Parts: sequence; structure tokens; C-alpha cells
Amino acid sequence: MSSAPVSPAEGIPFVKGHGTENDFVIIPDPEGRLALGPAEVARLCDRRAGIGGDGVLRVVRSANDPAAAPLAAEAEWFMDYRNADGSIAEMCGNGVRVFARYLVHAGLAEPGPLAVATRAGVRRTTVAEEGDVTVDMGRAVLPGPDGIEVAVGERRWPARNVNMGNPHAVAFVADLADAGNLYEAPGVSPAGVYPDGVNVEFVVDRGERHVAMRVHERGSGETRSCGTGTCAVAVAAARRDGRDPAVTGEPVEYVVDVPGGRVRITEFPDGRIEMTGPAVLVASGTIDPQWLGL
Ligand SMILES: N[C@@H](CCC[C@H](N)C(=O)O)C(=O)O
Repeated sequence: MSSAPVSPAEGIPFVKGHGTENDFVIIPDPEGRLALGPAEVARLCDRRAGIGGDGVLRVVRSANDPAAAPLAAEAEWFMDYRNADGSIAEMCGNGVRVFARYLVHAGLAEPGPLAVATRAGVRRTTVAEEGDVTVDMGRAVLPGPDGIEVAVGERRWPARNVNMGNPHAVAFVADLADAGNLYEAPGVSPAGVYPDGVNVEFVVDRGERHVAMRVHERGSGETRSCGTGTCAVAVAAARRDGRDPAVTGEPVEYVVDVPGGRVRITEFPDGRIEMTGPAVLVASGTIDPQWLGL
């Protein structure tokens, strides 16, 4: 699978990849020359007229993007993540695993520990030659307030506000089908709790420290997985179950099933959350810059 960056005049190289079927168009742009605006991102992610994806991962050297330049000493590469509608998000948990897998595949990084700059800060990944990728996802923040509700049609559920660098509302439901078709974003109240929008997870129990979820992602609609969402869900489930590693001094692991697969989430006594899951590259090609509008 070729992925060498070439000049836009010759065509723009891309790689397609996914993590638990949260799928991404990866655009190598080491020098930071591509002006990818919302329209170009939405075009790339269009599943009928474009390549198709839940988001775009632009691969740029941190030093070459003002959003990441302050992190360049810690992380050579910046994951410039965009949702399918072209909006910018702070973090993407499945995306960062796929991003790290791409860097190693393309020979831009060695297997092993690999730091990636994101808009939520540096995320430390561990990438073997093949197989699952582990990411230190940082700490969850549970800012409240109490009384958050998620609504689909006439149905309402209490929800927990969990921030994983990006915002989540986690609702425990009796059955994942209760959330309906999720063609539209669920309602979230009270108004103003999530001024920049929110990712909404619907969760059921599958067993001891084992849950399953569906997600409606801000900017992408219902997807087959959301890595930051799985971390938010694991933390919300642990607190609901009376488990807090900061209190017991013991790590807690949850298995989280998503429609596109499974990830393992471990929360440590210092609050760090580790996520382990697949990261798969499936195709590569060249985009016509005229079609993209560049
Ligand atoms: N799919 C991602 C999350 C992507 C960003 C999200 N839609 C947002 O706007 O916050 C993940 O795997 O974490």
C-alpha cells in the first residue's frame, strides 16, 4: 500500500483505515501545505460521491501546523482530525490508533512508543508491527451537572457528562434498540450544558465489567464506534458500579462492545485511561485535486 506524499498537482495521496469500523480518510500532508476546509473534508467523507468516512485524519508534522507547533518537542506528528461534516474536534480515540498505525506503516515512525499531538494534547500510543494499538487517553473529567437528560423522540434517559478531551453524554438504557434509528442527533438538556455540541452514547450491560454501546457522534451521525466514547462509557459504568481506582488503588478494566467490534479500557489509580483496540489500513489511492477543489 503506497502512501508516499506527492505534490498536489500530481494528485493527493490518501489511505483508508478504520478502528472498530470507525473509518477515516488519512491524508498525508507532512509539510502542512493542504488547505483542507470543511467543504473539502465533507466531500472526502461523502459515502456516495466521495471516498467515504466518519472523519479525516490529516497527517502533518506538528512544527508545520500552528495548532500543534507548541507540542512539536513532545510529538513529531499532529493528528489534524475533522468530523465528516467538516467540523473540527479536539480528539478522536479510534482515529489516534489508526493514525499511529499509519505512521508506522508509512515508515514515518518506528514501532513501539509513539507520541501523537492532538488538539486535546499529546496522546501516547504503543504500536507493534501489527495487531492492536494501545493509547494513553489521558484523564476523564466528569464536570456534571446532575440532571442531564438525553431524548430520542418521546423517550428520555438521565445521562452523565464525561469529557475525554471532547464532550460526551452517556445514557444507560434497557435495550440498545430503544435509541431508535438515530438519523438525527438526540436531544440533550438542559440547554447550554454542551455549548459546542456533544457525542451521545447509549449503553447496556453485557456482564461483569462488560458493556455495549451505540453512539451518535457530533459532526458524523451514528457511527460504528467512538473511541473517546468507549472511554467515557467505561468511566461512567465504573462510577455507577461503585468502582473508582483513585479510591481502591487498583486499576479497573471494562470491555466495551460497539457495533464495529470491541475495545478494552483500563482506568488507573492516577486517573489515566488506556484504550486497546484494532487499527486497520485497508486501501490507498490518489485523489484528483480538481475534484476536491484544491
Ligand atoms: N470517533 C471519534 C470521535 C470523533 C470526534 C467526535 N465526533 C467529536 O466531535 O467530538 C473517537 O473515536 O473518539
